[in-house]
Amino acid sequence: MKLGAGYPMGPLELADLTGLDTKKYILEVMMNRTGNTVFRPVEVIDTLVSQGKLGRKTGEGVHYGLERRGSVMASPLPLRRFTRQVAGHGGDVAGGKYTGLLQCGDGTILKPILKESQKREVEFYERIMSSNRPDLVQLRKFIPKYYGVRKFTYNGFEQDYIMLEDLTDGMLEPCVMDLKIGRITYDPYASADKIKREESKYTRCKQQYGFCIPGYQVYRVGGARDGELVRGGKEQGKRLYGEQIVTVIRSFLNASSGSSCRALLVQLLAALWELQRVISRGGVLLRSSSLLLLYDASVLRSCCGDGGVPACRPPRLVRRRSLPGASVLSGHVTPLPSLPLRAPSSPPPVRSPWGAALARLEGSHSFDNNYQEKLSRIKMEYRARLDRIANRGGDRSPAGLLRLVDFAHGFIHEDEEIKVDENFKHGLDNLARILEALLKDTDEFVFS
Ligand SMILES: Nc1ncnc2c1ncn2[C@@H]1O[C@H](COP(=O)(O)OP(=O)(O)OP(=O)(O)O)[C@@H](O)[C@H]1O
Ligand SMILES: O=P(O)(O)O[C@@H]1[C@@H](O)[C@H](OP(=O)(O)O)[C@@H](OP(=O)(O)O)[C@H](O)[C@H]1OP(=O)(O)O
Repeated sequence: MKLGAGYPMGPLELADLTGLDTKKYILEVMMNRTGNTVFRPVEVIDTLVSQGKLGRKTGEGVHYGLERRGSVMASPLPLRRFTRQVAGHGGDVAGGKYTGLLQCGDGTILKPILKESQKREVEFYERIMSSNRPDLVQLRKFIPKYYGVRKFTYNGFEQDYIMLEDLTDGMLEPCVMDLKIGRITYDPYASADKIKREESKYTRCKQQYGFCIPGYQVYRVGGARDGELVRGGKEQGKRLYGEQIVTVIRSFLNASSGSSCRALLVQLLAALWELQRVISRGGVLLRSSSLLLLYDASVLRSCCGDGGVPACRPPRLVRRRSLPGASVLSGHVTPLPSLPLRAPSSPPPVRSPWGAALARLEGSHSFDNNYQEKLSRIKMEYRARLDRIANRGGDRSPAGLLRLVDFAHGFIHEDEEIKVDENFKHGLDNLARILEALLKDTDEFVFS
């Protein structure tokens, strides 16, 4: 049996799959078959099932089980409620139907298609994933991998689901914040009633910041509550405004009683600046979409949680009297030559979160626009140099992730009518300002 012609990787003996990363391989097939034929991979999987190489059982909350590596699993994986969901539709409705996200156990999640507007969400994913348009290709980096629409039965209810990469996969203590971006959270086709409902919630917060926080969860790092899971839902989110928003973001970053982790902030900011740049090019209209901030508290703990010197901060600097002409930089490490104004052109020999972040920022005009003080760039470069000198690599730095989800009100402009989504951009700009201020708060650790 061969995979059909038209698969980009060419015909392949199914027996060959045994030596491959089957999850990746089969899901790539699914990706390549999205477009208008998202269900076609089922034929391939059906063949695997009939050969006994893959478990499949519909009607009992189970699905095709794909093993992470090696051979295809013979037993099905059970579907479960996705307990890491922090916002959005959820819970049981009359008759026991569950409306929240499900988790497959193979690194994917299922989002139920519950209402008409989600057909638009499917269209959005299909187009983003298949387009060659440069702006959409750029945007794709910020969107979970999409594996098509599939029918599953859970708790006796058959339902279409959008199958997506689980962004928390592999995280031991996933910290997730859902920020719904935009002052306006209804689309241009909304009814008067819908507009009224949307305008009546998160009102102050949306006016003040251009975003709101419908949900988050964080595992505490350090202190007496180390390891505790703290969650905030939409009822709390609807009451938040003003400084409370910054407080909640600080708390989410595990920075309530001190400074945030610099490496985590730099990673989140570098991604956010890039997203700002992508959105500033126009191309899409995103209403009521969410920006997810994610990181793993267990990794943060190994960086900042042991009570010692956090790995994201430099070794204690030896303070010397200021050098003539260098009054801004109050502390200096003796062996350092004068600092370059640009990031080094060759990649640093030692992996460093700072080096990586700076490399991504090369050529980013929004970096300068958003973080006016050139001094900050110098400080970051200085820190990157220290990372290399001290041989303190980025391996322990918490991998901050930033992704966009929820496109029930997402639109892709045709080439000729591209315009910037000011509503969305405004929310991103304000979030960037908050994170930049938190980053500045950590500067004292670099130059103390
Ligand atoms: N790909 C993903 N990986 C991990 N978690 C996700 C993913 N997509 C969504 N989530 C989780 O599910 C939540 C809700 O997602 P989403 O906004 O898509 O659902 P929704 O029901 O359409 O929301 P709303 O009620 O605001 O329309 C997010 O806040 C996040 O916690
Ligand atoms: O009712 P709708 O039109 O499906 O819109 C829902 C909305 O009801 C829900 O509000 P609520 O549960 O807080 O009252 C929104 O949740 P948020 O609290 O996160 O704003 C949903 O986002 C709305 O869905 P949609 O984004 O598709 O309009």
